[in-house]
Amino acid sequence: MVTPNPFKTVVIAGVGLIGGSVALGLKGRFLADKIIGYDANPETLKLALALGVIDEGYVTPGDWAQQADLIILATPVGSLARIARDLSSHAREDAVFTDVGSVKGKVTDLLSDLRNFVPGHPMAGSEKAGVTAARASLLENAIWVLTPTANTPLPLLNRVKQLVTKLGANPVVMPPDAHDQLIATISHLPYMTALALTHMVARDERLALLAAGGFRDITRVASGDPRMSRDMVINNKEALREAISRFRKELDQLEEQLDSPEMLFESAMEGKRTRDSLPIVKRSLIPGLFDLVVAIPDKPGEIGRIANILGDKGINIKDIEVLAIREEGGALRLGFETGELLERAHAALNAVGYETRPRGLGQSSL
Ligand SMILES: NC(=O)C1=CN([C@@H]2O[C@H](COP(=O)(O)OP(=O)(O)OC[C@H]3O[C@@H](n4cnc5c(N)ncnc54)[C@H](O)[C@@H]3O)[C@@H](O)[C@H]2O)C=CC1
Ligand SMILES: O=C(O)C(=O)Cc1ccc(O)cc1
Repeated sequence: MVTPNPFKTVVIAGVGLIGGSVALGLKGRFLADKIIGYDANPETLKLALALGVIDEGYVTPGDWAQQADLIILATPVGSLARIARDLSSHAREDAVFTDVGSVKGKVTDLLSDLRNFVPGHPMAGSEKAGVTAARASLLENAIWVLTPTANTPLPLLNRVKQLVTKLGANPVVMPPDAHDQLIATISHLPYMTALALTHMVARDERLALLAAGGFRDITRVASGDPRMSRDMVINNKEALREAISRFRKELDQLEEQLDSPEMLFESAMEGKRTRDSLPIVKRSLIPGLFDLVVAIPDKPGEIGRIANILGDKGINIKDIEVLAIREEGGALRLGFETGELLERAHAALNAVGYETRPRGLGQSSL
């Protein structure tokens, strides 16, 4: 079934890693007609414009926000509520707000009276920061938690859910406090553990010399932006303290098991079973850095026609994916092995009237 574009003009407040990735996802899948960036840093906006992540950029709130059908708040956790207020005083009554903050209780409480607010948190990210690290594929197949409150209108929750699905992610709905408790264990505690381990290394330089893959794997998140990470954990203090206390008990138990090889073996088996069964998040099918998204009319034979046009020019398609369907048709993602093939495909399809966009503007789709 063909479903309409959920929102036409989207404002991204905070055009960094996550805001930029959402913007690229919206553009790449033709899910918005216009993306406006709002960011305190003018250099970021310049970069985002140059990279084609946004179509317009502003450093201060203003009447430009009247255009917004959807406002996605993607600044550090501590500033989300204030920015929502600043923008809502300029936005239309019917503008929908959502956010991507890593902690949900506080922002949900602070904005309990904000009309049309659907709080959210994509469970995808990296230790990198800033718009230059943004990529649409970051969100693909990621869990995207939505934490509505009693004040969130159900039809709006459904619209945001639909958008999340069209971005290639999987919406999961839960109450804000349940989110914060779970996130304390699965995200904030690992961050604190990574800090503790790296501090131990900092205190003895011989340890850094010996640090191998395992240490790097388990401490990767310590490389995240310190301010962003600090904000994330201090805004979830209560749940995090509780998770740290359960973690201490687990460590104490493991310490005791050092004298009980059988029990420690059982613990090791349980650890392996759990780790091996964690779901793997699949991103783009190939590490093809050279993706082209093509808008296609919803008519039989279109995919074949495109394949023939490229085939006639000797351009090999390495990967093909049907992306979200929009009102007047759909979109195809084509993967090519080289940038030169991508350029040729782009020219060949444009020449016969197809609207095409290199995805991520030449950036890696992985
Ligand atoms: N980094 C990650 O892996 C994940 C982060 N998040 C959440 O996403 C949000 C953004 O994080 P990132 O994209 O990683 O950060 P980032 O540092 O890459 O981007 C943040 C952007 O917000 C702008 N900004 C900061 N303060 C501002 C203000 N007062 N007014 C306007 N613009 C402002 C910055 O200039 C920057 O461009 C945070 O709330 C974070 O908790 C959610 C999921 C994963
Ligand atoms: O780097 C990773 O793998 C992460 O897990 C990053 C991350 C950081 C903050 C979030 O709220 C969600 C994910």
